[in-house]
Amino acid sequence: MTISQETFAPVKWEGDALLLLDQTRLPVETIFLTLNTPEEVWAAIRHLQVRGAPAIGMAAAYGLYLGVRGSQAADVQAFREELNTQADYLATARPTAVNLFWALDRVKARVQREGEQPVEALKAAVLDEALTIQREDAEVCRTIGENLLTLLHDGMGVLTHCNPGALATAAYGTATAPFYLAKERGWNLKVYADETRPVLQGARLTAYELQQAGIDVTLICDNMAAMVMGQGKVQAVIVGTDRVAANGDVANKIGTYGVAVLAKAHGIPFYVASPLSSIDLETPTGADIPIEERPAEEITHGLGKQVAPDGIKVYNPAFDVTPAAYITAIVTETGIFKPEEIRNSKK
Ligand SMILES: CSC[C@@H](O)[C@@H](O)C(=O)COP(=O)(O)O
Repeated sequence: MTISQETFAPVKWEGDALLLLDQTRLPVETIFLTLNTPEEVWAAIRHLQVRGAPAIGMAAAYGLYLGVRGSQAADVQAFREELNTQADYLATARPTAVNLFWALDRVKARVQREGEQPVEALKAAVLDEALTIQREDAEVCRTIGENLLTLLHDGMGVLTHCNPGALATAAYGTATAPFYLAKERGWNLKVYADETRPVLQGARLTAYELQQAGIDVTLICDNMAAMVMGQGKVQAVIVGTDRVAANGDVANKIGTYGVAVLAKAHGIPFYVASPLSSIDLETPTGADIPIEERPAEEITHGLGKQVAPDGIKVYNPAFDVTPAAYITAIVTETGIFKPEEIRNSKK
């Protein structure tokens, strides 16, 4: 793996390598990692150098190509077995964002559809599918943004949590897409970004990317959300998601559930921006979504500084599940759905 300094973009296929903007270094340093192996991609996903559900899926699809591009498989069957092995490996990088599994399955399905092609043609199809996933994600995010914009109006205050932004997708973000589109239309939305403990995706990433785009963004600590809502500064909450279950329960960054409860208590609509790739109809309810637990050091040594006693017991779930009852609507590229109607989004 080599490291270089370049411009802003989370995932790029360039020449014959995957370039990832190292999100653990933002907002202080803009550093691109050049990845050449699936092991490097796996580690970048695990260690949050690339993160956010759609970006994880995109990176994994390219990782799959990196894993099979040197294949010496004698025939199509042997190539498919190699592909499956690499996909199974990449699927272990993180458990919660269903986009990871969706993207790997999509690449495998493409190879299946290609049928009896020469192995070199199948390799090209793997790369083409990864590029297509990335290209489509930008269109999907823009459409989600347009759908969300129909629920907002000029001058509104909107609170968001974690980073469901351009840094988590091919472009625009999901929950942040209406902020970019509103700016294009000359609207002035006032965005409140929760800092998002423990690893501060809101402070390091959302505040950074919206500020760079010239969007009116105010950073608050997570425990200020209630007060900001109580003061009437916020008229809508929009968050992203890592997985929507079939009953409309939504897994997203830890702290999202609390924000949803606060929004309901204040009569503020709570919207979830979700590409269809994050909707998992195979998972019946939120209780069935696997929740990642991350190392204790993320809490005890926040950003490298010790802030808790040695040996303290720590519980560090990276995501929580917001019950469908707290969600006003789930906004996808195919429309706006009540959580209990989410099955219709894929029809
Ligand atoms: C459009 S990204 C939506 C979610 O993936 C995002 O809100 C989130 O929870 C990201 O968590 P992370 O742990 O940073 O990968």
